[in-house]
Amino acid sequence: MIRAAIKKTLGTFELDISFENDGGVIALFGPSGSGKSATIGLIAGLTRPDSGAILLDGRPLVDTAKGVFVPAHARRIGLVFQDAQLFPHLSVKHNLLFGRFFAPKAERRIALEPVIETLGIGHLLDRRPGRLSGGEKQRVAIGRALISSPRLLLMDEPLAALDSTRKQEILPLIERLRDEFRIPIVYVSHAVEEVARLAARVVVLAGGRVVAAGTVEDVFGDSAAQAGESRFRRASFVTARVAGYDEAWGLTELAHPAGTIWLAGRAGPPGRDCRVAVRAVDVTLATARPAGLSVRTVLTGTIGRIDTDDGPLAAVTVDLAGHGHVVASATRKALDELGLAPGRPVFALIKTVALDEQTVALAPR
Ligand SMILES: Nc1ncnc2c1ncn2[C@@H]1O[C@H](COP(=O)(O)OP(=O)(O)OP(=O)(O)O)[C@@H](O)[C@H]1O
Repeated sequence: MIRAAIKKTLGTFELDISFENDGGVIALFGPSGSGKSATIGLIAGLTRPDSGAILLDGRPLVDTAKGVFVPAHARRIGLVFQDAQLFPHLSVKHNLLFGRFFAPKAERRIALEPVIETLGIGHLLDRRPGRLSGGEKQRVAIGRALISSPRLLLMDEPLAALDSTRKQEILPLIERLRDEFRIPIVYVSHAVEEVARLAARVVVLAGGRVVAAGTVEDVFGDSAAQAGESRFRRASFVTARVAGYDEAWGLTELAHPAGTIWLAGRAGPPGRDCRVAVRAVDVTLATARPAGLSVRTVLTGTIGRIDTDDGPLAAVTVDLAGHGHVVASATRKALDELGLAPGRPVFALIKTVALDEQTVALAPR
């Protein structure tokens, strides 16, 4: 459990934020310069707040009112940055063991072997960092942080320097840290898809303030949270339960109160909740249930809000029947002609080809 309410002035920038999380992964999301790394530095103890407190499991890491400041090395917090920051003169094995140095013997919950096995770095142990690829370095950095048996892991854009293939390799490893090692994680990113895949809760920062906070579904279901994103990158996330897999057609059926969602390929075991990323440009709106269309996924809902600017396009947030939201991109002209406005019932159509295994992740439990 982390709870933070802090203020810090850095030059002309003023950070003034508060958030809390019960466990699992909480994401700090926001544009460049919004204060994400500054927040990480305060939690890690690399900087001191001007005022406020940060509590981890009820104990203060810092509390300016009580004069408490636990130094960084005594906080038992693991750090993983964009660049792995390994010690160049130490082998992989000794880089890993360096992490253990920080864990008092009685608190060494995490052993070397399972970490090496989980991260798939057994064959690298004798190498020095200079002879590792970017993805391999990052695995070792994650391993080093894990082996310190941290009470909390801070990950600041850990995948930002990697290509998309490496990202896809490392994302499941971070999911395993979350699910198997059960380490609470504060995860900084401005990649919507990473945040959606890993985090249960999101805090959106802008200009040093919290502008939105809540579940991934709620925060990204509100088109305002992605106001800076191009229309091609906007996405919303729908949580639905795997109902079955159609072997004959190779499709997964996901059950949601608003309707059945079809996805190409396999999503997960029946009964498990999945989170599906739906790009706003792949959603079509209709005022009547369509007939004679190839689209298989038809979800019922009500228009929650419409965001427009001076341009020709609008972002429409549809509140789905049951729970969750889906955001659709549409032209202002179409909305006008169809008379679509907040409060109107609507059908959200999603092409099955827009959804496949790449767009779905098992929802954090
Ligand atoms: N030591 C400092 N002195 C003065 N200004 C600082 C200092 N550290 C950070 N800032 C400023 O604080 C603001 C927030 O920076 P921060 O690194 O937290 O942003 P960020 O959200 O992590 O951005 P990015 O995604 O680009 O890493 C920026 O305007 C930055 O220039």
